[in-house]
Amino acid sequence: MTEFDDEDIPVLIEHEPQPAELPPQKRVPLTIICGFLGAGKSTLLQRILTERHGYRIAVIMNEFGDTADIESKAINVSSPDDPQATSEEFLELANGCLCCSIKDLGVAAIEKLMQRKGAFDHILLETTGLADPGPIASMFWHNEELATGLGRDIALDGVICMVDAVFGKQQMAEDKTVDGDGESLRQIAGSDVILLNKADLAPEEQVKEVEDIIRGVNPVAPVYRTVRGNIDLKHIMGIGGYAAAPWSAPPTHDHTSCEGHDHGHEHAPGDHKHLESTHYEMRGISSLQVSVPVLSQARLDKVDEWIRSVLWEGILPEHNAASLKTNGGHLARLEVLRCKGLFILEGGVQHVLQGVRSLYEMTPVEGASGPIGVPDDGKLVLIGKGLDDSVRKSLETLLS
Ligand SMILES: Nc1nc2c(ncn2[C@@H]2O[C@H](COP(=O)(O)OP(=O)(O)OP(=O)(O)O)[C@@H](O)[C@H]2O)c(=O)[nH]1
Repeated sequence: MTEFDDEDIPVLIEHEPQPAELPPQKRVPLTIICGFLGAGKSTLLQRILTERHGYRIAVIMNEFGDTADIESKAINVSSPDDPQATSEEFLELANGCLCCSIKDLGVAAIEKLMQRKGAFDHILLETTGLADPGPIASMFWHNEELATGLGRDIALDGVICMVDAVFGKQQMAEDKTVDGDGESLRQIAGSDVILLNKADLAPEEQVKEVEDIIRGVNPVAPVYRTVRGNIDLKHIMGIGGYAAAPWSAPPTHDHTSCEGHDHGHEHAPGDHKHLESTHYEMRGISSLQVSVPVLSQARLDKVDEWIRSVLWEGILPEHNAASLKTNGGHLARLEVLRCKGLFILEGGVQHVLQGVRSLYEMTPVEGASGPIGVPDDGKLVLIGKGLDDSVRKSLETLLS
């Protein structure tokens, strides 16, 4: 990828036919880009809007407050021929991308975009610097309203979070919004890929420290170190973060950035014992990973029941209404922000779990036993609040 100056202005030209980089599909994949304030989201988007990468991407910038003017200048969404053009105008850029700027994400804007379906391969949606991506991800992932309208045309591909390598740790420590745990951690928790940007500005130990915090909060998202958002788009688009495909988590973190560094923490496959669980906590947000042995259908039904109780009621199944009462209602409620799982049934059938907040789906995977065969055991990863030792013990009892 080539460098560009901040002053570079995307040139508006006739759209050129682009090579079909993405396989034809009914729905246009949508990627949500969230991130810490000033982490480099606009820089990444400007890169995408100006470089020749072969994808035709529709970029929606969802700005807020007083920064709107600065943002639109920086990203230059107004046409030189028509400086008065409203920010809801979609502009076709030299590299085949479309761009639009809207202050508040409106259904109308997405609908306008969908009218141009066929003119682009992918939608990138930028959220505000402090937006929790969970609600918007749920909206695009599974929404009855959308399913009869926009949802027909859009499929959520993934959530990308940009973290500032220089100020990331400080931002996480100081961010006390939303009952104390902070939106920045929720952003990390709810993302499928993390870009640790401004890696050029921080010493190695500092970058490593932020990276370790990120991996603790979200052990399943790959972390790529980037400079000025320089990332191969295949790592952030077409990732199938919500797909019901065989899921190979926890990943081995072989995450080589565009700069050629490998910062992975390797975990050899099979180096975990059954029911091994790992737990990490940062200011209330934590992750819990458990290996799941081969299950009978009846046991999978129990797991499903357990998930429903945790995701929908916010309590462990054993902490039913009666026990809550005897505890004076003091049991901490669970809040799962994201969960993923792979369950292997006796006979080899696999089920994939995907969940965002209270929405989840458990999907049998067809033809999952490919050339590499059926994995020895499954996995369950939960990211959220209140995932303490009692949750781990409850899972271990359920699964052993
Ligand atoms: N040195 C260096 N500077 C960067 C990098 N990425 C972005 N910047 C600069 O950091 C500043 C903030 O970047 P933006 O892209 O505006 O960040 P943002 O996340 O869009 O900011 P908000 O929308 O305000 O949250 C700009 O001056 C960028 O040029 C990087 O990797 N290295």
